[in-house]
Amino acid sequence: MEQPERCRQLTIEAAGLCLDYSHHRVTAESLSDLLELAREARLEERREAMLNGSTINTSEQRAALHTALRNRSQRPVLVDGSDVMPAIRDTLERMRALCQHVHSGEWTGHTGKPIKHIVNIGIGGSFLGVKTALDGLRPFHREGLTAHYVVNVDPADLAATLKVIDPETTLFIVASKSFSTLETRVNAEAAKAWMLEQGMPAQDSHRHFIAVSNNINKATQFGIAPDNILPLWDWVGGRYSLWSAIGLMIPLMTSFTVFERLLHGAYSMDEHFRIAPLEQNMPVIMALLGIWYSNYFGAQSHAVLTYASDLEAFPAHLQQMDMESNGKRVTTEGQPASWQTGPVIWGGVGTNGQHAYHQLLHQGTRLIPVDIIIPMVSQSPIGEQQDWLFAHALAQSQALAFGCSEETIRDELAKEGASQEMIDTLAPQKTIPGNKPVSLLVMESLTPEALGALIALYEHKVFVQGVIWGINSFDQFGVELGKVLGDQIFEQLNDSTLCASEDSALNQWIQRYRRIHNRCNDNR
Ligand SMILES: O=P(O)(O)OC[C@H]1O[C@H](O)[C@H](O)[C@@H](O)[C@@H]1O
Repeated sequence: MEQPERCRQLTIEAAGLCLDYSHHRVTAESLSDLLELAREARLEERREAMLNGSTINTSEQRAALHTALRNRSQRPVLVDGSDVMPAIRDTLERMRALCQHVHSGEWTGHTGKPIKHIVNIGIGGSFLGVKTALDGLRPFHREGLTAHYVVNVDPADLAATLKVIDPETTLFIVASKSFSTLETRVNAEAAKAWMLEQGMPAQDSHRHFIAVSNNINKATQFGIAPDNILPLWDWVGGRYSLWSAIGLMIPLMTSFTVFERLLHGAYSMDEHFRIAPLEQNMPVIMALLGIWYSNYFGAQSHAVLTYASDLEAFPAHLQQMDMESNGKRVTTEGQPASWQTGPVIWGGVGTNGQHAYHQLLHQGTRLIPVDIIIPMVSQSPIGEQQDWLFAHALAQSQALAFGCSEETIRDELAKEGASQEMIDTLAPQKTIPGNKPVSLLVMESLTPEALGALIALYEHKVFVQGVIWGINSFDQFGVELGKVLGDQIFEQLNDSTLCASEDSALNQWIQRYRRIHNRCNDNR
């Protein structure tokens, strides 16, 4: 490929986002080979199967239809022959009405005061996407409402929230697709007990607790009023659920219009993914680049650097979206995958990372492909700060791609009058080799539309990689064993008559834990 043409050819614009992948180790030939790989994996057919509601999550016999949640067209989406769009629209209308009720002040707590605090109790997909989207929309937050999240079973998490909320003006959203996740169940029970202690009459709990779940029975058993339960469906994977009522915090904390704009942005990316030819398809190209480094260069991780403080939570959301989806060792046919699958996803916010882990990106021994995400116009402008931010994002991209040669460093040291011995010792240490793969993902500004498109872009990237690796990106059996063991060990911690484990290390820790707790109890 002609170098002057390179940038033009290796740039894709879609749904308000621009991907510049000209700083990658690819040629026209390698790209064409990668595209061939996608075609061999029947990507176009698989894409169609996902979008049209086929049972692509074969291990759990479900569709994976998060795209239907943001389908802004009139096209029906069929699951087992019936259109899911009416139920989606109905739930959106219920969300809209609920938001209106809260925003107008008609929804009051048990003492008649309007809602001021909203607490999302949820974990994993019932937390990360919501937090990412809501933080990304910080300039659109409403005055007078504060968002809180209770996630971890660590009592410190709930305790910190209970310290700052007011029981008379707090609305809890218990967000759990299954309504059986330990952390959420325990936190929701503790929050309810606290509200009762604080004076909420039991018959008024409907003024303070709502739920979003696929398990209406369990939510009802917990004591949530049926009118306060918003549904989601088994074909919405937890890590893809922010577009459903699981994302209720988003319109509550902003406005329903903002939420619709977010959905619209995601829909625009879905349409691009659906229609664009593979070689011009942003998620497809990002997926292929990831495969190139994982499977041909042995890269173990992938860094996502957001040059937007409002996107600070995005890498954590991507960790679940990508690693829970593609952290698989067996194919959909049950055969061991003899190739690397999902990479370790990590990242953080720029410029903060430049003063921390970027050293390893520039001079470490590992190859780490990088995505730099940056809006050009700040939603919260102050002085020249956005110019500095953008300059540094571009500077990192330049430094990663081109580095600084040993020859240049040697010349500089010689000019400074360093001895030959000093030059020989220092020059290699100061050299920045460059040739590090970096994508620039740029948007005009972090609007709700751009944010929706960005999140959907990565969802589709993960899907494409899963197809090419031949794995099921929509189950997560690997997380189950820890839950079962956690339940067993919990029982053992609390009941000394239970049989000891065959693992002496485990026995030791259980006994030590009991001893410490007995001592604490004696001292009380
Ligand atoms: O929404 P919930 O059913 O409470 O699930 C919350 C999370 O927990 C599970 O363990 C899964 O690993 C996640 O995919 C899920 O998002």
